[in-house]
Amino acid sequence: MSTAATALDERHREEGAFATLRRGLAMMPEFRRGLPVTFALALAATAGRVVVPIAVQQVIDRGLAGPGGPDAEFVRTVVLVCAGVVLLNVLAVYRMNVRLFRTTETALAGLRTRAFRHVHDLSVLHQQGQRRGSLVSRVTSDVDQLSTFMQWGGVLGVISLGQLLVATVVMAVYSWQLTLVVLACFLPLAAAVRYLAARLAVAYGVVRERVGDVLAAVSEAVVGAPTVRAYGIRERTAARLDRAIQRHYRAQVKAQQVTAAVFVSGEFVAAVANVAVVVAGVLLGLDGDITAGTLVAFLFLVTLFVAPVQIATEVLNEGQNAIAGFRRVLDVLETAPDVRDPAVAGPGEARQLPHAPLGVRFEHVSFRYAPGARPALEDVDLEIAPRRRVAVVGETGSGKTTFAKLVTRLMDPTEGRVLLGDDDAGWVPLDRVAFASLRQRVVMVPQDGFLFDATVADNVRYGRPGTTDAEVRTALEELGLGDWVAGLPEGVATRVGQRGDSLSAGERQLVAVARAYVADPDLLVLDEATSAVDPATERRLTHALDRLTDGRTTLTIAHRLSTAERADEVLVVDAGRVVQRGTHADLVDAVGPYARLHASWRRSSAGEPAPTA
Ligand SMILES: Nc1ncnc2c1ncn2[C@@H]1O[C@H](COP(=O)(O)OP(=O)(O)OP(=O)(O)O)[C@@H](O)[C@H]1O
Repeated sequence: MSTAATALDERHREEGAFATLRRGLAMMPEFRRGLPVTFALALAATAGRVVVPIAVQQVIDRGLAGPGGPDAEFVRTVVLVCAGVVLLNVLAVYRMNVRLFRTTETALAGLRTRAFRHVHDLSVLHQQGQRRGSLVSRVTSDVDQLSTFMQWGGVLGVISLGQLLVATVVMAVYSWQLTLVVLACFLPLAAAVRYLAARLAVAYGVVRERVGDVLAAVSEAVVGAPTVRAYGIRERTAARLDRAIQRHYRAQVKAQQVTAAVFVSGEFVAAVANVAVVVAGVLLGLDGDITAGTLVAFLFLVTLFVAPVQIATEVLNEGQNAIAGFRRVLDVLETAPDVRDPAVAGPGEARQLPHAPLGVRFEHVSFRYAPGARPALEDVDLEIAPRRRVAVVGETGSGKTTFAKLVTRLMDPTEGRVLLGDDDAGWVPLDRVAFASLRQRVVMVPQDGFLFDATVADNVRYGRPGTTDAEVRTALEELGLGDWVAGLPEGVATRVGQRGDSLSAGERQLVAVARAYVADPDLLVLDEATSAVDPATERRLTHALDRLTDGRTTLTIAHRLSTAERADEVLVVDAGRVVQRGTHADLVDAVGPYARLHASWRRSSAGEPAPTA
């Protein structure tokens, strides 16, 4: 993880729940806008809950046992008013829920989009530092957790609290003595709930961990299915999965036991409170301090106490979860992107690449993956003329990929600078080039040309949106791939499957080359695939690559030295430094690492064992 992100995580770990909420709400304007009306509706809904106990009291004391005997007219009026208020209450609850769902979903969709965009803005280096799953979960499950809490727990918490307050006020108006009796019964429950909530938090913490274990075991079993089958380790994999499921089951049962204890305590205390209210009420009634209606109303009001106290445990637990998730999402949003589009800083900051063939210049460039780490590239100072096809070769770990990532600005150099352009049209520092211009003119074809689960044509079209199927077919023809695509079951409309699984590794590379071809860049950076492909596909690929690189400045990270043989020039990288440069013909006979690499490659491609370095 990058140091900036670590510091941010550290700073926020100790942050209080309210501080997180404040920080989060500041980032969710959509939610803030809708909140006041929703709260007003929640309050109206809460107030509506005490209307039934009040109506019951009025009907008994004034309608049935009034001084002039039963008063049917009064009872009718009370019932009608009560029905009206209950109806309004139902409408308020309905509106509140609809509003709440809409505002939270709008706000969370906004948050998700911003978090997702931000993850994209972070450099490849930062994304690699974070576990990918962790980044994905921040944009998906952490936001879901928030959504559940805001729509269910949050509002229920507010309503429950309101219900407690309104019920207490109404009770106090009727009889302060009985109110004290009820509070005395519920206080121990509140203390018990606090204790149980802490246990519940621990229990659900274990459950979440176990869910993660189960997911990890399942995904490993699915992704690694071919290896599992090949090595006949199905039993062992199944046993591992069974163990994870069993542990999850046991954790879940334990957590449910605590939840059940909370509910039972609530029921028990409610029963005790009812008995206490009846006993105290009758005693007070004998003295004439309390009426029958008030007593019955109290019994109703006691029930309004039980649910909020029981719910409080779950709301607290959900709340803790949601706040933790919220923190993780906000931490992503607050990580400053280390590779920033200059166009974002202001229109004057960004520059366009010159409309001329592009050359590459490295000015004393060094790069370290972490402060204090050994430099992956050190003091690289060179210029590549436009339209040259350059092969970058070197031992594994020598810094070739780092070089490619700096040219395409997937990362910025630690020292020095990279420029694109040429002497006539001028040189532009890479960190000043607007991303739109950069992505249009410079294309990197990674080793594993990622394919999306769509058709061949769709995947090629990613290179240049708006390309028609006919244009895709023409592009494939021009690359010499017409016969290959014609042989596919549905031509360019053939679906490639997830990550291109329905195609062979070589065919996936062909699609990636076609994608780069329709993008029509001036500067191409190719990370040659290391996987072996069959001779026919190899021939097609070589031909397509020749056609693709024709007339474009090309930097190829060459794993096969046949690519270096065909290149205009070869750069040899060793331990982060460019140690040799020249044509293959020059270098192969000179004393130095290239001759050694080449000899070793010749031996290994001829099937002989290569000498150890
Ligand atoms: N994300 C990273 N974090 C830390 N160190 C890294 C990272 N990526 C590469 N390195 C280190 O930087 C050095 C150069 O790596 P690089 O990937 O550029 O080598 P390479 O020449 O492309 O290797 P290969 O031929 O195996 O792909 C290596 O020592 C490597 O361990």
